[in-house]
Amino acid sequence: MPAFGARLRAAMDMRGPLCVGIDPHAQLLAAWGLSDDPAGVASFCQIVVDALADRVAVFKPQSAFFERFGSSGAQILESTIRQLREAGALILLDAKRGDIGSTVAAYADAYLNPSMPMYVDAITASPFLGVGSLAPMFAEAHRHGGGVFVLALTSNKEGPEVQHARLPDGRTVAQSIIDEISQLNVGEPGLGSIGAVVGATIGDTGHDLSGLGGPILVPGLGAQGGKPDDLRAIFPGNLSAVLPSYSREVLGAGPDVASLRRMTSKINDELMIALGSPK
Ligand SMILES: O=C(O)c1cc(=O)[nH]c(=O)n1[C@@H]1O[C@H](COP(=O)(O)O)[C@@H](O)[C@H]1O
Repeated sequence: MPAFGARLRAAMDMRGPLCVGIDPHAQLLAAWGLSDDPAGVASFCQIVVDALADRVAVFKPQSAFFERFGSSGAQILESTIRQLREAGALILLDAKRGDIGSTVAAYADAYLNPSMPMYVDAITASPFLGVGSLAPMFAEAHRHGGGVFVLALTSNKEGPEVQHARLPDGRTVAQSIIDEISQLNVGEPGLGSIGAVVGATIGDTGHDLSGLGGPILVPGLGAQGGKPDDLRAIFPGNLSAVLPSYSREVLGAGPDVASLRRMTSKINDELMIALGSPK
């Protein structure tokens, strides 16, 4: 399997930079005329697959909305992932996993080992136990051409209290995470496979992402207030590495298949102008 960074670059160049988050909120299910139960979530996902699987580069299912329904939710997630991958899309599972290294190894096996049922192309990870504790995930990702996106500067208002705290050497916690990710991508040709998560809502924080080498997952667009034009200001030196992610803004156009397609194509067009990316 080619490296995740190379696969991501090819998918974004072919289908546009947009990552669509699959977040079946109770409110969205209601708005789509669906029940807030496994049958409703299954119908929701089937509509997303039918409408968008063949035209969106990356899907980011949010694990929480499937975990709500226990084993039924897990089955729906597995089947959705399989169908989306069969249609040529990449799957970035938003699970924000993190723990001591020996447990992280089990998470890595669950999500980044191609022989496991919940196998995906990439996952999100939390570095609260130290970026080093995620080493088994990075190793598994490299072994199988997978990717890991590590939280660095999140889109929520509570994030800065921890992420902007200073280390003894003067760097912020977020900058030290970014720097550790940069080290993991050294020597990768093209886009690296270990990415950072940086919200579109963070404003001008003075963090230096220029040496990251890997992709930047950017949530916080649309429903949380971030706009495509904000990307130029936040990521002036990294625009080609930006993977912009929208959940509610895109899904709010459903359940009509044509409206979902129109919305993704409109957002992809806006993003390509803002990022200056090809397609
Ligand atoms: O890792 C994420 O995707 C993420 C990081 C972050 O800083 N902020 C953030 O909103 N997210 C996720 O991105 C999605 C945002 O959804 P919308 O606000 O509906 O586009 C949710 O699934 C969040 O869990």
